[in-house]
Amino acid sequence: MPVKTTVDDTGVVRKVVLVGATGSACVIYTHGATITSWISQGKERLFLSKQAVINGSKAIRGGIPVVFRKLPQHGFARTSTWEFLGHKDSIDGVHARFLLRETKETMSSEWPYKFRLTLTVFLSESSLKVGLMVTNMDEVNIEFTSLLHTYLRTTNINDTELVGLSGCKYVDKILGGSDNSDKEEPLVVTKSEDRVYANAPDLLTVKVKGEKEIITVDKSGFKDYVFWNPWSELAKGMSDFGDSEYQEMLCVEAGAVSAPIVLEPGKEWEGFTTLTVESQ
Ligand SMILES: O=P(O)(O)OC[C@H]1O[C@H](O)[C@H](O)[C@@H](O)[C@@H]1O
Repeated sequence: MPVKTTVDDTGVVRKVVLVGATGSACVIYTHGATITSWISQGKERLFLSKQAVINGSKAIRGGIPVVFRKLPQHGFARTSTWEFLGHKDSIDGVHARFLLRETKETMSSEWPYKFRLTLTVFLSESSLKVGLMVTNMDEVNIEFTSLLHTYLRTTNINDTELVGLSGCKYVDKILGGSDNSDKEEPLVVTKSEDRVYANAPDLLTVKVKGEKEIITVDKSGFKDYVFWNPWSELAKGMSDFGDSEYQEMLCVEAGAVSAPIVLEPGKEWEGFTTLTVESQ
């Protein structure tokens, strides 16, 4: 499978494009190791804002940014330059790996630990599997929270249903309170939503009325899901997000946020999210 890289004039890889044999493709920027595009069955499946800033000055609005360490908001991984470690072909698809280690800046921050983050992107005909491995390279325990902040594209949010969270408890970050639970099945967004589902079921499905294909979202390692759509009011306050783009996206984010992960020296932790296009 071909892999194309774009290198800047200092020799640093800035962009990696994975191209699958059946027309599937995926674009990853080393800025944040952010996956900005995933084409499967001839259609773009990830949302990327038309106003996203991709010059390295801020986190990319859309795709799959890597959230690591929640403070400050969403942490340094999504704004750091990751190293492209290379790719490997297999019968089913292609893997690419990216690495981030501590820097002088992180060592002098409020999170001064030695670590390795390895992001693995596996593209196959109908799936995109993303894995984040955290290795504690320090001599003390490290604690972190993390999310694969997945922006899924939809043609129309009003016709979009998220199935799989019925009866699950969530913390509503807008209204507060931890005792909310989904009654309706499926979940349809009609206002600004920012929900944390702790210990959520792994397998969710996104359906758009009238469309033959569905997207399944699966996770392992990560215990939680965060569900987010800014809706119209919040959208207006975001400089890197169009006023009406909330109609074209929903974030379904596999994460470890309800309780931080504690990792002993020398140990590894890994979490995955897998997106798959299926016919219904
Ligand atoms: O604007 P950002 O830092 O990218 O965050 C965008 C959103 O991400 C998550 O889903 C959080 O739950 C939200 O509270 C936050 O507003």
